[in-house]
Amino acid sequence: MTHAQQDVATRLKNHFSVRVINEAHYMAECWHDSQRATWTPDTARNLQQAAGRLQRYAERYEQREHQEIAAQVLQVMQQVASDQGRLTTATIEVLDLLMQRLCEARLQLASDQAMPDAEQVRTRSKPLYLALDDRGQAELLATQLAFYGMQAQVLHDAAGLREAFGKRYPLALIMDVDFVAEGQGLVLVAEVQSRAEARVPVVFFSSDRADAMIRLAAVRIGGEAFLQGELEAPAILEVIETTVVPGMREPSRVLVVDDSRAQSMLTARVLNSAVIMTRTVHNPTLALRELDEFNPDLVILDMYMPECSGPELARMIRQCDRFDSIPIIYQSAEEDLDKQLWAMQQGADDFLTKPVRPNVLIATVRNRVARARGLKARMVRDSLTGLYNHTHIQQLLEESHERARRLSRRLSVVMLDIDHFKQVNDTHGHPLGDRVIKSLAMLLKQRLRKSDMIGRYGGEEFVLILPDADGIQAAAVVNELLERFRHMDFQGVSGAFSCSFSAGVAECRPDQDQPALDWITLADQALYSAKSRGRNQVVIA
Ligand SMILES: Nc1nc2c(ncn2[C@@H]2O[C@H](COP(=O)(O)OP(=O)(O)OP(=O)(O)O)[C@@H](O)[C@H]2O)c(=O)[nH]1
Repeated sequence: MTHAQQDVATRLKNHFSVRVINEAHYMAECWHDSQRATWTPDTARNLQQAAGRLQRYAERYEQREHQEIAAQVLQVMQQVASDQGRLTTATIEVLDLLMQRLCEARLQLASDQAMPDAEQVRTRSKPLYLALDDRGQAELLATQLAFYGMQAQVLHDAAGLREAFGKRYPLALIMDVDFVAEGQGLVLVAEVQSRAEARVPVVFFSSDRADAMIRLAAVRIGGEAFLQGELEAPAILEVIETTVVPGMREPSRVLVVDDSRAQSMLTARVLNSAVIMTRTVHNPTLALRELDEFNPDLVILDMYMPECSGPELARMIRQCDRFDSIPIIYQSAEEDLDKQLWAMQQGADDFLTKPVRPNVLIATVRNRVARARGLKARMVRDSLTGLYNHTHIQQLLEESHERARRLSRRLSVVMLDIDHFKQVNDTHGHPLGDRVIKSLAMLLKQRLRKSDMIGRYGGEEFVLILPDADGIQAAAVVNELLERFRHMDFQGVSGAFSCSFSAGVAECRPDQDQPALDWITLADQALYSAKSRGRNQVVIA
């Protein structure tokens, strides 16, 4: 083969490899959709067929990682079939891990170079449709959202909207109430909803109109949320995460505390059939440990148990700050209303009287989990950047530290601080200072892995938690970020300017008996060294 022919062959191969990504998507979507419905033989068949197709494409286009993941999904599906088509917590867990791996799998191109990240991100999941009256603003938002790993498609007019819906349903639609003409956004959504098989999640927006009548009209045609004023990417992400599809990406986790094995098995079976993971504890005194280990979204308690009653356990759970917001539901044969009310007062949220119909149990759990996840997502985020806030990133470090210790994995912590930031504020004003902070936040989101955690620790100070990275690897990643950040231009009052940051890296040694937060202190000391050595650099502790 001549050079030119080889070149063409390589390009063709790269072009067709992208089909593997499309198949991967389809399979991940099948899985995520199943979490909102009940698991049926049809769902199982769809997933199996999708895995089969992915395996064939991946084999043909030599995408080994995708091929391996598809083969494993097929194996799990065989196990499900031999279990009379039933899902168990173990199969849900394995399938979910495989889907997560799939989202992170990189396409190996013929030139042996991985695809650029943005490309992976763009093809990762369903798009968000943006129908705003101000088209320039919509384009800008789409670019910003791409930084956060969300693909957004701008719709220009009614015909464009109909065409887009004809091709693909979106993750959600962000609709300006005055899209194209006054009040027309409401009319178009009503049309879309009347044609759609399932309700389309819609977030309405208005820069200046939000009176009760408009809000009422929006609610009547299925508006999930109403945004007002200036529309920014973090606000859109927050509303998607908290209201539209709360926790959609991960199966819910329920801890069942019941001394009766038969009852807890029945509860687990019902919940597993709705793609909800469960863990059962028969001895309530072990429940606190399981709460830490399993990290459930919700707890189901029996009321009468020998070692410790349900209400006593509810009180114990509520006395731990970290479990304060976990919904607790009793499931008991107790019919005396006074006793039920008393039990609820001990810190629980709901009471289901046995026998509980499976669809009632599933709906109750789903609603409570969705609400709790939504509230939690709001509580743990910093409003300016959408990153995790100070308290939550500390909590995440403690959890990651514990996981790294248990699994003997590496873990690094980074403290990062923008250099001479006071000068930026003083020279260019606070709003531009905010823009610099947000841009760095977006850069971090865009460049780091999905499994990495990013927090805004203080004003212009950030904390990164990098699992599976040693100090040297973490420093290399942060140096690359620094290089990119230095090259970002900001338009100031007297022309363009750029910024740098300093960072301190600490490789955690989870085997050493040291509190997790000590590693932040160590990273902070390294940051201090970086500042005193002249800033604009990364120092390893
Ligand atoms: N625009 C903006 N400024 C903030 C925010 N939070 C804190 N700041 C400002 O960030 C500046 C931080 O300044 P310093 O701690 O003195 O540090 P510095 O100027 O960055 O200097 P070095 O860290 O030593 O390089 C202060 O002026 C704060 O008012 C915020 O949310 N937005």
